[in-house]
Amino acid sequence: MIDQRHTAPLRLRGLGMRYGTGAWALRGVDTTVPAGRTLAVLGPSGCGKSTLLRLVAGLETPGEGEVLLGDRVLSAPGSTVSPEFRDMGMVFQDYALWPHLRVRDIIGYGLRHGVHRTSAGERGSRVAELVGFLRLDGLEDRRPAELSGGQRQRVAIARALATRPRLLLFDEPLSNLDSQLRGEMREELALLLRRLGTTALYVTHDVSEALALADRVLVLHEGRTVQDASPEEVFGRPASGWVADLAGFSSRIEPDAVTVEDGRAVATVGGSRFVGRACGEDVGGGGPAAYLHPEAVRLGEGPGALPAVVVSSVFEGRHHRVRVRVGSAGTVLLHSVSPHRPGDRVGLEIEPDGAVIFGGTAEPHPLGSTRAAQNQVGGPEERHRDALQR
Ligand SMILES: Nc1ncnc2c1ncn2[C@@H]1O[C@H](COP(=O)(O)OP(=O)(O)OP(=O)(O)O)[C@@H](O)[C@H]1O
Repeated sequence: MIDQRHTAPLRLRGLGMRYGTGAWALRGVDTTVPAGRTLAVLGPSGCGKSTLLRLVAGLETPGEGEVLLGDRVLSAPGSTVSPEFRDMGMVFQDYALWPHLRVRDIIGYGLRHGVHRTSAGERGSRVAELVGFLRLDGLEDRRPAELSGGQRQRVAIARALATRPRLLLFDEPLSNLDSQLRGEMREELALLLRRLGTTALYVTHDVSEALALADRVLVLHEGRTVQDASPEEVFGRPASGWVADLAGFSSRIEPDAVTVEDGRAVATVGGSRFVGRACGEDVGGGGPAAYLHPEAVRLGEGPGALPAVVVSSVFEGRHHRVRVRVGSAGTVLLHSVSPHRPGDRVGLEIEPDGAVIFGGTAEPHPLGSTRAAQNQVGGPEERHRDALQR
């Protein structure tokens, strides 16, 4: 492991901001990133991700709330520590590498100028250490134009690490790479973040990046937190249909009824039933609904298959993208190895636990305690709240 400075937890307390007198771009964000862990901030365009990052970076001043690194208040309304005094390193979407500088000078830039200035000897050994750590050997004398996209991003990361920051900020760092390289860099970054052990904030609109890289995921919708949970919880028990959709559960159907049996949700559609993960009530206010991931659904005639009719079938190379209608409950998207014709009658098989299901009434609890039954059906946030209240 390369030598990083002692890191610290990052805390956001009731953080909010508005641009001028406009609507709040971010409101009431509360979270803690434990020392050495990575928090992904996930959400679609305009949800407030960049605003949050800019507040943590000290590029904006909050309208309300605070940003703390360890016990140090970095930002509060009317008082902001300027970016160069925050002990942070930042990696940008467009790399932001100076085109006229060579790799070694880009990496060492923060050690040549400003508050982290060091001797030429120290700078040289730190740059050499980072060149080795980020596999940039042999490229030290190149300029950015002479590097591949992945190499440029590794130079940007090395530059961010040079001053041994206590906090790392990533602003959609992989979104300019093609999809294959993005996948490779995602794996590389996940390993890197674990080896570094530096507290990090990672902004992205890509759910697979957030799930792969982060210890915790903060999902933002219109400037507010909709879920702050582990990647497994966000995927396994999304807080709302909106989060389920964001997490790749691309089909939504409305069952005739949802019940909860032994902690699992059972949805009834027509005369058929299927089982999924019980997510409690949709915090976004949506009614009972089942969300399905295309990978968890296939065509087949096994017992319990839902009767469906093919709406469309499009060849996509590795598979056919097939959409089927399940009566009046809605349509479901799936991938099939063979083509189908619109109007074909088919059966739909759903993997056990392949659906996330909102709503539903708990079966009567044997002790007659609605509280106990609610604990079973509630999502993780609800159970956490209950545990705190007990
Ligand atoms: N300089 C600005 N002046 C006024 N409103 C702004 C400004 N910057 C952002 N906003 C607004 O604040 C809200 C949050 O924007 P923000 O840039 O934080 O979203 P984002 O999630 O980062 O989006 P993207 O993924 O497109 O970058 C949006 O409604 C946006 O229109």
